[in-house]
Amino acid sequence: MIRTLQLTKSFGERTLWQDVDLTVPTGEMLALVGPSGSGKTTLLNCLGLLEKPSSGDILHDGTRITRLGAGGRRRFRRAHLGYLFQNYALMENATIRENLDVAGRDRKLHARALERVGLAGREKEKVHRMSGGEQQRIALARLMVKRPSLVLADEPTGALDEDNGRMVVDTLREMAREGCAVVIATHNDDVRDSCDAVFDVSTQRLTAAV
Ligand SMILES: Nc1ncnc2c1ncn2[C@@H]1O[C@H](COP(=O)(O)OP(=O)(O)OP(=O)(O)O)[C@@H](O)[C@H]1O
Repeated sequence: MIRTLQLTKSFGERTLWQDVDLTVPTGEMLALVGPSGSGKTTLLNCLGLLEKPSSGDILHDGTRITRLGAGGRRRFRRAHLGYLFQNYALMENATIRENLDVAGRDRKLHARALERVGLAGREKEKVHRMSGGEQQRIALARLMVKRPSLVLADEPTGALDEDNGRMVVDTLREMAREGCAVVIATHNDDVRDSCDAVFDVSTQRLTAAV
């Protein structure tokens, strides 16, 4: 479970969001919506301890992770965090298998994850030869291999067609069910409607999904 307490982020004079209180229990998915530039990615980055909030706290399973030092933050990210970035953050000159090895070396888990994302049996292929959508699916497979307790996804269906977009959302739902909290920044209405709750970062309204 991830929880924010009175979380605020400003850049100079400009406050993106203020005193945000959010709770995402294990097993649930929260969508972050709002116009471009409203601060969705910044909120994800704060939850992932990649950026410091201006004030407030973040609790992960009861631990106040905003108070951690640099080493503690690194350990938290390594042990608990799964990040699905817009740019995939893959090692492009390495094979799919080498990319999955970063998250864990269980070959059965590799096979299961690749099967789930429609890339079964392609472990030995180099990442740079693959299309944008395929690379996004490798990033998803790597996330499944890591089994994080918190997943932060930034426009995870951006480069994908409708079927693959659906597959990403279904996989994130499965991961939530298996024991993680999922937060997704998105402009996509289908992705938003697949979540349990929706937080609009510009109005700071939290609603249950339709
Ligand atoms: N380090 C920084 N210094 C100053 N301003 C920043 C910094 N990082 C982000 N911003 C600004 O904060 C605002 C929010 O950016 P963010 O990327 O969080 O928005 P977003 O809602 O994710 O947008 P999009 O939907 O386009 O991805 C933007 O106006 C951006 O320029």
